[in-house]
Amino acid sequence: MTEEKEVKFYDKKISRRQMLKYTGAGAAGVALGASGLGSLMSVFGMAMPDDDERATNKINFYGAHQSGIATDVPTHVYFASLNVVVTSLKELQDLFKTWTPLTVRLMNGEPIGDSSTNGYVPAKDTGEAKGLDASNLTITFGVGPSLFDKPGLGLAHKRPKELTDLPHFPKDQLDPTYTGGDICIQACADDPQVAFHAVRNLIRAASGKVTMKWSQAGFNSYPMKKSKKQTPRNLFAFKDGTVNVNTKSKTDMNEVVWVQPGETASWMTGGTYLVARRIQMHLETWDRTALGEQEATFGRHRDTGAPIGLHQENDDLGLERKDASGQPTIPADSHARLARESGERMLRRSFSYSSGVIDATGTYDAGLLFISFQKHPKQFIKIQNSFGRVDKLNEYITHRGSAMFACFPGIQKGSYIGEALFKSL
Ligand SMILES: C=CC1=C(C)c2cc3[nH]c(cc4nc(cc5[nH]c(cc1n2)c(C)c5CCC(=O)O)C(CCC(=O)O)=C4C)c(C)c3C=C
Ligand SMILES: [Fe+2]
Repeated sequence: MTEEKEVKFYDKKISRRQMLKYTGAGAAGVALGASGLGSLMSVFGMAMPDDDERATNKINFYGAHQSGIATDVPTHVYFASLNVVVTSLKELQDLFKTWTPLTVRLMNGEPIGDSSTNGYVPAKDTGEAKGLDASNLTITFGVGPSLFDKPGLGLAHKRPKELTDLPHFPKDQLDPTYTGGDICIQACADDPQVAFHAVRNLIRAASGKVTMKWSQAGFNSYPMKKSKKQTPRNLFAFKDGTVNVNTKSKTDMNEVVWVQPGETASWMTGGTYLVARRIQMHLETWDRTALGEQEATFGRHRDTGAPIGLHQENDDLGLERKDASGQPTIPADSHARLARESGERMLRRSFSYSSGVIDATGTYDAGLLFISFQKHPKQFIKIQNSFGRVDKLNEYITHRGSAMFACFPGIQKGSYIGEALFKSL
């Protein structure tokens, strides 16, 4: 980096020369290079940590896209939907600025602040992740349609027109307790305590600026074969996630998930839309259902995950196949068939949940925290409409919660979460 080059620290542009003057780092400071910027930045009163390449089981925060979307799915999620109580745009912007360095530290597997031994004040970090590593923690931020209508923020004209509440779908029985929200934080990790700790500390740092609307913890288990993670099974015991977008394929991701320049509001370029549905799965009914019926429900075999009549999980569905009586081998009302016939694609990244008992019925409150990413909400809407009242799976599930969030593009060093939105104002 030359002395003339400017570095950006949030909104302020500070020349390298100016910075060295402030820090008195002189020649020693030059040797720090870009990766030493974080420690230099801290002299302005705000710690600006960098991704720590030495941390174990660590996923980087900085990049073209937010983590927790294309990154491998770990075993746990803690998903929180928040409402903001800020009354000015500046306060909202400051909230995301505050969250940025904290998120970097959490993803490095560090506490959010230096540990204090002062017995007279609460510790900076709540402490329950002490001794645990980064656990592949990812933290994804999104904003809901309701944020743009908050009085005093002046954001209404920045809401992308497709960022609206989802339409009512047949069979929806949404509970407002699990619906909507101004901001979401999706924390995924291979340790449930690390995921929970991340959200807890971010919310704590936003005290007086946000309230919790709803949250949901979730899990996935991955059988291993020849040291390779296999498709996890959902609580109906079927392999779930067989046909999905290839997150390693740039072409696939650009086609299905990442908003491309000019496709919608400019601040969403490189971002994506997150749909969350809290779907109760009626385990008691399912467990009384014959295996053949269960397989007909999905159009796949339970054991192998292969399409009905075939043997390998990754065999093509073969929708044209007919049985001996001329009926489609993959039933017309099966879930996989209806999804495929919609002609739409999405990145599914769901987790099972189990949250005690539903009082009124004495049944499990368990199911799927369905999460999908798509460049336009119409992708979800089209697939869900294809299920409509026809999907055989409807007999066994009830959609109880719903939310949609616009997830910001990735964050570059020197920038902050959501900067693209605030810069566009
Ligand atoms: C609107 C999108 C979807 C919702 C909601 C949804 C709910 C849901 N799905 C399962 C279990 C399975 N889904 C499977 C396939 C599948 N599901 C969707 C979309 C939604 N699912 C798509 C796009 C697909 C892929 C279809 C294809 O092109 O082949 C499968 C089969 C295995 C697989 O491919 O993953 C299962 C099993 C549950 C239990 C559920 C709600 C609780
Ligand atoms: Fe599905």
